[in-house]
Amino acid sequence: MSSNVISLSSIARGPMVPAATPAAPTGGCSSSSCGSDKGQGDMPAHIWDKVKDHPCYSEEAHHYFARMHVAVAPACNIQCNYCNRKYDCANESRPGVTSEKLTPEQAARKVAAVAAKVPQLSVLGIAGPGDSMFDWKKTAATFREVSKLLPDLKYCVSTNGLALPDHLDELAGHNIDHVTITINMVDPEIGALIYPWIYFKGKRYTGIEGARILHERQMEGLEGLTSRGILTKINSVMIPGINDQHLIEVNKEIKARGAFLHNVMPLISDAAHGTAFGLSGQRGPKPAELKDLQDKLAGGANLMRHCRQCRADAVGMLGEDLSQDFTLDKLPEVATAYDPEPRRLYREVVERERADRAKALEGAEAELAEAVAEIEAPAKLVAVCTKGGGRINQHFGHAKEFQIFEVDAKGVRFSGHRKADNYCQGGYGDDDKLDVVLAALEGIETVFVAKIGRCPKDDLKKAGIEAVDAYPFEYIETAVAGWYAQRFGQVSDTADIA
Ligand SMILES: C[S@@+](CC[C@H](N)C(=O)[O-])C[C@H]1O[C@@H](n2cnc3c(N)ncnc32)[C@H](O)[C@@H]1O
Ligand code: SF4
Ligand code: SF4
Repeated sequence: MSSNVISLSSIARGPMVPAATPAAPTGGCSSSSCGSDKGQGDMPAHIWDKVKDHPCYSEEAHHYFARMHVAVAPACNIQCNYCNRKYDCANESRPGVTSEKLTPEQAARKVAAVAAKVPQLSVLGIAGPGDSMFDWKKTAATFREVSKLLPDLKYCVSTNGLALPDHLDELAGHNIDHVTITINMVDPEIGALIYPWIYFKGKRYTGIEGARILHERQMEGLEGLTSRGILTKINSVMIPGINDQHLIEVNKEIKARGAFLHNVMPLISDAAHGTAFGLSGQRGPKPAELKDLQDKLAGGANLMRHCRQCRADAVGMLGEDLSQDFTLDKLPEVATAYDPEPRRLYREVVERERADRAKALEGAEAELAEAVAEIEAPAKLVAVCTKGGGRINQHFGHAKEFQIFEVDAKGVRFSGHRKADNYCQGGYGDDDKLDVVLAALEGIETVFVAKIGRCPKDDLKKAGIEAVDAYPFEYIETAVAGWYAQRFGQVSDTADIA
C-alpha cells in the first residue's frame, strides 16, 4: 500500500484526517519532546493524552465520549451579523440558544448531576451564550466550583478572541487546555462585512477599524495559546459570497500560528432571523459547497468535520441533546457527591472497544487494498445510521442525522454529517419527512442501516438510493470497506448486499 494511503487501523487509534494531510495533527504542541514521545499513530503521547477522550478534538473519541456546556456567560463584546441569542426554544439545537442562564454555583450543581447519570461525560465547555472570555469572572468561577467536585473533567472555552490576550496566563492556571476561537477572516475589509461593531477598552469601534482590532487580538490570542501548549480549535463560519473562498487564507494563517484544528461550519441561516444577515436574506452553504471547501483545505490545518453546532447548554454525546433532562428545576438542591467508579469502569470498556476496533479495521484495510489493487474504482459518498460506538447500530426510522463517509481505493474517511428529521416522527407516509430525508441524502446513493422497513426501503429505491442492511452492528469502516471491495473490487465471495 502506498504511503499516502489512509490507514484504517490508525483511524481506530487516532483522529481521522483527509488522505493528503499528515496522519495526525501536531499543531499547538510547544513541547520540545514533540516527535520523540510517540503516542497514537504519528501523534506524540502528550497530545494524544489531551485529545483521546475529547469528543470534539478527536473524531474517533466522539463515538465514545460526551460533552456538556453550561450557559454562564451571557454577555458579548462584539456583534456578529449572524448571531441571535434572544430566542429561547427547547427544541432548537444551534449555537447561542439556551433554556436558562446559570450562576457558577448552579452550573457546578448541574455538572455534578450530569456526571452522575452520564458516565461518558469527559468535557465541560463554556460556549456563551455570549463570550466566555468577555464574561471571564463567571467563566473562571465556574471552573473553580466544578473542579472542587469533579477533578477529572477536561475544560474548554469558546471565544471570539477579542478579550483573549488579557487572560492567557489565567487560562493556563485553570488547567484549561482546549480553547476555541471563532476566526472568520484575516482581512479587515472582509471582517467589516461580518462584524458591525466591537466594544474594546470602553469604546465602540465600527467598520474596518473594528474588524482590524478584532483580527489583531485574535492572532495575538492564538499565538499566546500555542506558546503555552494549549490546544486550539478555530471555528470559521462559512458565509457564501462573503468569506467562503477567503477561508483558504484563514486556514493558512492559523496553521502558521500553531492551530490544532480548523472547524469550518456552515452559516445556519434559519438561526440568523432578526439579524443583519437574516434581513439581507444571506444563505448558508449547501453540503456539497462545504465539502468542496473542506477538500480544498486538505494539506492545511487539520479539519474538524464532525461539529454539531451545539446549543450553549448542550448535554450528551454529539448529535444527542439531553439538556431538557437537566434543567434547574430537575436538579438536586445540593450538589450530589461524586462517585468516580462508573466513569472509571466506562473508560475501561472504551479502551477494550478501541483495541477491538483497531484490529477489525486493520483486517478491513488489508481486504480493501487487495480487492481494489488493480482497478480504478470511483470514490463514493455513503450515509450511515449510527447511535455511536463507531458502529452501524441505528434503525433508519430513528435516525435524526446521517454520518457521511467517503470511500475509495485509499480507504474510508469520515466526511461530515447531515441532519435528517426522524423518519418515524409523524408516522410512515408523511411526505414532508421523506422530502427532508431525501434532501439530506442529496448526492448519496447508498445508506447503511441496522434495520429498515420495507416501505421506506422502497421509497429510497424509487429515489435512486440503496439501503444496505447487511452489516448490522458492524464497525462502520469495516462494513463500508467490505461493501466497496465487493461492489467494485475483485473478490470472489459476494456478501448479502440488500
Ligand atoms: C454562540 S458562539 C459563543 C462563543 C463565542 N462568543 C464565539 O463567537 O466564538 C458559539 C459559536 O456559534 C457560532 N454561531 C453563532 N451563530 C451562528 C449561526 N447563525 N450560524 C453558524 N454559526 C453560528 C459562532 O460563530 C461561534 O463559533
Ligand atoms: S461573538 Fe459569539 S456570542 Fe458574540 S455575537 Fe458573535 S457569535 Fe454571538
Ligand atoms: S459546537 Fe462543535 S466543537 Fe462545540 S461541543 Fe458541539 S460539536 Fe463540539
